[in-house]
Amino acid sequence: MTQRIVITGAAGGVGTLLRPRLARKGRILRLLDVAPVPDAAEGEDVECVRVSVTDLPGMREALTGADAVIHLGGLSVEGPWDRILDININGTRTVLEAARRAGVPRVIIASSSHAVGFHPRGEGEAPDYLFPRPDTYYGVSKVAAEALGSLYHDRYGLDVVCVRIGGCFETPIATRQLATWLSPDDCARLMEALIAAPSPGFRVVWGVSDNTRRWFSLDEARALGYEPRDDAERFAGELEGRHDPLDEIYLGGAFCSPELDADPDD
Ligand SMILES: NC(=O)C1=CN([C@@H]2O[C@H](COP(=O)(O)OP(=O)(O)OC[C@H]3O[C@@H](n4cnc5c(N)ncnc54)[C@H](O)[C@@H]3O)[C@@H](O)[C@H]2O)C=CC1
Ligand SMILES: O=C(O)[C@H]1OC(=O)[C@H](O)[C@@H](O)[C@@H]1O
Repeated sequence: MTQRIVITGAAGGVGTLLRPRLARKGRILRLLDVAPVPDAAEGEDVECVRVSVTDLPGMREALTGADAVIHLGGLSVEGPWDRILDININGTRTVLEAARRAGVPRVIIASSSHAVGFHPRGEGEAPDYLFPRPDTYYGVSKVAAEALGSLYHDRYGLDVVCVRIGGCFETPIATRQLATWLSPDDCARLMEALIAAPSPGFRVVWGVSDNTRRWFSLDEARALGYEPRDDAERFAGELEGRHDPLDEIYLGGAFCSPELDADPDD
């Protein structure tokens, strides 16, 4: 049986890193974005769909026949409230509703450390299921996405796993990411574990590599079968200076700056 995995926001940074890494024999990746997604390369089993995550009929069609959705699409940083509300919050509800109507049993949602960014750094690892304390409208949208995932699990029985991704880039790009980096290979390992885990129900896990300076728990992700292999520490020499003072104070670092207000009333 061919497995179909839909990736929303597939043209973005994380989607592009996952695309080659989630390719498997017997699996079709359906790559969905409002931006153009590069066409299938020779021998690549992908289908490219141009649709917005806010378009319910379009999403229902795009999700038909899928086994799981990895929902990455939307605004990935702070933005004006009306756009955050429409694209991230309404968009996530639309993805879940389309999954329900199309009979897709599992949705993996890209949440973020910014759902809990105003928690003080403190000592030790931030636990799984840390109570929401968003640092931006963007963070609020991730809290809302987790809440919607919870509702769609409890009300309709979908398996929904929300991944509070630290920072997923080819290599870490700031000192903070020595703690928060999720390597592309570990991101793919985590997604594979979440696709394969038997009946996870509703879960919230941290998406992070096994970094020496890690701030976040790996317990819940490991319980679902994730086995990270990377550690950002090998980049420490290059990143030591690229530091924001707020990194010492809050989990969300620079996202906690009042200067990030996307709707100043000037
Ligand atoms: N890259 C990271 O370190 C982290 C990413 N995340 C989350 O992971 C997801 C992916 O992040 P990135 O790839 O870095 O973001 P990105 O900004 O590179 O990509 C987002 C993609 O979503 C697409 N998109 C925007 N509006 C859309 C719509 N209405 N319908 C369909 N697609 C739409 C964009 O065209 C873009 O290709 C986001 O949800 C982000 O919030 C969370 C924590 C950290
Ligand atoms: O905090 C971080 O490093 C990351 O968190 C996120 O949620 C953002 O999508 C990403 O652009 C940031 O780089």
